[in-house]
Amino acid sequence: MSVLVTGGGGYIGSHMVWHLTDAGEDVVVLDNLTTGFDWAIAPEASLVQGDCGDLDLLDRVIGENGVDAIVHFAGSIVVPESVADPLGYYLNNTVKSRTLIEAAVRGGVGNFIFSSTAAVYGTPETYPVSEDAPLAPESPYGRSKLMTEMMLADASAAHGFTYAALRYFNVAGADPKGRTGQSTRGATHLIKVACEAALGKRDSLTVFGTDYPTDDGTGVRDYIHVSDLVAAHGDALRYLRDGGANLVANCGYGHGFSVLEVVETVKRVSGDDFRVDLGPRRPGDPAAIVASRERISRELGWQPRFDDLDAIVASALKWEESLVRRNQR
Ligand SMILES: NC(=O)c1ccc[n+]([C@@H]2O[C@H](COP(=O)([O-])OP(=O)(O)OC[C@H]3O[C@@H](n4cnc5c(N)ncnc54)[C@H](O)[C@@H]3O)[C@@H](O)[C@H]2O)c1
Ligand SMILES: O=c1ccn([C@@H]2O[C@H](COP(=O)(O)OP(=O)(O)O[C@H]3O[C@H](CO)[C@@H](O)[C@H](O)[C@H]3O)[C@@H](O)[C@H]2O)c(=O)[nH]1
Repeated sequence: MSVLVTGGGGYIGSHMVWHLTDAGEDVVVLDNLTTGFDWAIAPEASLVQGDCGDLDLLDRVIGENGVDAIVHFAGSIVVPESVADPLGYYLNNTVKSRTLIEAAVRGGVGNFIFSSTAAVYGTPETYPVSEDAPLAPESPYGRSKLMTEMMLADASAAHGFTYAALRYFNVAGADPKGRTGQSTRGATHLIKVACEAALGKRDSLTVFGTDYPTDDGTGVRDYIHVSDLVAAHGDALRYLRDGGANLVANCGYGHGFSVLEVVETVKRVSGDDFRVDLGPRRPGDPAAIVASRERISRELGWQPRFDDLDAIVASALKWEESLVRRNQR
């Protein structure tokens, strides 16, 4: 019995691989290393460098490793990039997920966990947003993920495997033991960008939009620590293996922070007063989105351990410092 983690060399996937190997699971990673890194993968896991769209490779990896569960992180993740390159996003996120689902069905893999996103809701009408809210993605990225959720529902009904589609809100922070973190080159995520600015890796940070209908006019997001997120996947894996029914669940804390609040926190925790420019809105960005976590707590018994923006930022900064040292070597 082993777990196939696609995208296990990436930011969230590398934390998941550590979480699984810490729990004594056999893990095989499939990653094409476009944005991920082989060095980020826990040494106990094995890496197959390849693409999720390669059905022959998937058949082989699933067969040879006795895979009973797939955790599917591989994909393209930048909302504005998806607006500029929608077909690239539909290919990497939707078409290749279809191939992976086909391989799972052919290989008799019974359990499937999928990285979905809060972006499937667009700008919700109510806060916090529950899983039953209208699905109205505002970007090709969000639509590419929603289509995969739909394929999973249809394929599960036809072929009998079970799945959990976990809709992540904004993932941030790093492994508290310092073993991995967000290493993405040219990252666009707010907390990562702010940490890079605080450490002098960037000259400044630009706030994208100051005229949103929020308290201070900047975008509001629900930032979840990556360790709590991967723990939710561990809970979901146990739940599916124990015979739980298909589950679609939000992964967030249930409260949000504005861009300016995040910037202030990074400045305070780092002690660096980096330059901040005010700019126009970024294409595809909703104004505010905050999770209801009622369902995931009820169904999986999920209990967050790092629900604290200062702690998230501190761990992200610590990882960023280790990247600076790594690049200096
Ligand atoms: N970071 C967030 O805030 C966030 C929020 C919601 C959902 N997600 C989802 O979580 C997942 C992981 O995101 P991340 O932040 O770790 O991104 P990431 O870019 O660090 O990781 C993605 C990994 O997938 C690999 N990959 C990409 N396309 C592939 C392909 N076709 N075949 C094989 N490997 C491939 C990359 O090399 C990388 O290692 C994504 O599916 C993303 O949509 C992320
Ligand atoms: O330099 C920056 C970067 C971001 N922002 C703002 O900060 C907020 C958060 O942006 P970002 O960190 O880029 O995340 P999102 O665009 O919200 O998207 C993330 O969170 C989604 C779930 O909510 C995931 O699906 C996506 O994969 C992931 O990139 C938004 O209001 C942005 O406009 C800035 O103002 N300046």
